[in-house]
Amino acid sequence: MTTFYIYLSLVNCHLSTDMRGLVIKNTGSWYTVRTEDGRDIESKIKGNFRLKDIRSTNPIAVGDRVVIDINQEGTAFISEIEDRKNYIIRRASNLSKQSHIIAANLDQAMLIVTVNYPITTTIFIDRFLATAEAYRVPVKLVFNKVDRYRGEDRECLEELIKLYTKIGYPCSKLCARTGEGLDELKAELKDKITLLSGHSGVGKSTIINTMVPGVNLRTGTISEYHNKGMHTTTFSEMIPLPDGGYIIDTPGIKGFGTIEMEGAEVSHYFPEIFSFSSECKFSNCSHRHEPGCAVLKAVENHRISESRYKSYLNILDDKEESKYREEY
Ligand SMILES: Nc1nc2c(ncn2[C@@H]2O[C@H](COP(=O)(O)OP(=O)(O)OP(=O)(O)O)[C@@H](O)[C@H]2O)c(=O)[nH]1
Ligand SMILES: [Zn+2]
Repeated sequence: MTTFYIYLSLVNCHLSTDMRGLVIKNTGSWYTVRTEDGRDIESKIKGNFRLKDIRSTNPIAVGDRVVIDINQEGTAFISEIEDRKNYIIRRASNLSKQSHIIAANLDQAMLIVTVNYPITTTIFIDRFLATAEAYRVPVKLVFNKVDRYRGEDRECLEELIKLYTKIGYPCSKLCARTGEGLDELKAELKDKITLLSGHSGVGKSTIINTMVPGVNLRTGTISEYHNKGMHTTTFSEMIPLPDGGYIIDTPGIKGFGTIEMEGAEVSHYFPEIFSFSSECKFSNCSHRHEPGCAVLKAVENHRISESRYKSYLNILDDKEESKYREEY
């Protein structure tokens, strides 16, 4: 019997183990991989790991599903990466062709909106939605601080919910302060990878801190060793939710990165505009001034909302002046 045990442990010493896992933290050169059996393994990339088609400063991002070889010390090498269903990027700089992958394999994005305190404009919402469409990430709108609204603010809230629900974006109300609506939100986050976005001050930290007791947001739990010489923008992590699923927390990044959109493409990312555009007289209609434009007609007839049309023009104008550089 004793001989048998010795033999087994010898075998264990000399074999590395292959494991599947999910990258939940990226600190530059190290990645934390959560394995299927629930362990967090510090991992590195083996050799020159290049991905086709993407000129990226980081070949692997949080949300990537990978295969790792665990070695005797308990760390690992990443040997394989699964194809991504989507990913969001940020350009290293305005002029740079190099981009940084913020996260991969998102199941959804949640935009936290406050109609006031602070104001979230429809242009901001629509740019976020259009970018999400381009990335093929489903979006939900969560209207927070509902306890604060009376009169005009309240009406505005109800109007926005009506508008976006009709277009097809699910909307919900939340009061993160009292916890009203939090159970519904929790249910929507369960077992999913979710990017949480929104202006500074809309209540993202409040939401995360309430849902994940003990989480130490944005204070950086990374060790000195991993942190050495690292530029902060290369760091991102997913926060595991107690009931399953992850929230992507990207310090310093308010939402999506920039995305390249061709002028003619912009209408594709406004579902209701796109659906009317098939009836335009000209196939290359910009929906600005052309005769026989079905989109313009729908705006006149209030079948497309003016605010949505304005946002569409706003993105288009930026495109034409090639300054669509802001990040969402
Ligand atoms: N009245 C009210 N206040 C809220 C609610 N949710 C959050 N707040 C308050 O709004 C302020 C900003 O909330 P944070 O959670 O720090 O906002 P944030 O989105 O994380 O902001 P950044 O960290 O700057 O990105 C805090 O004073 C919160 O207490 C709410 O539902 N109702
Ligand atoms: Zn048109």
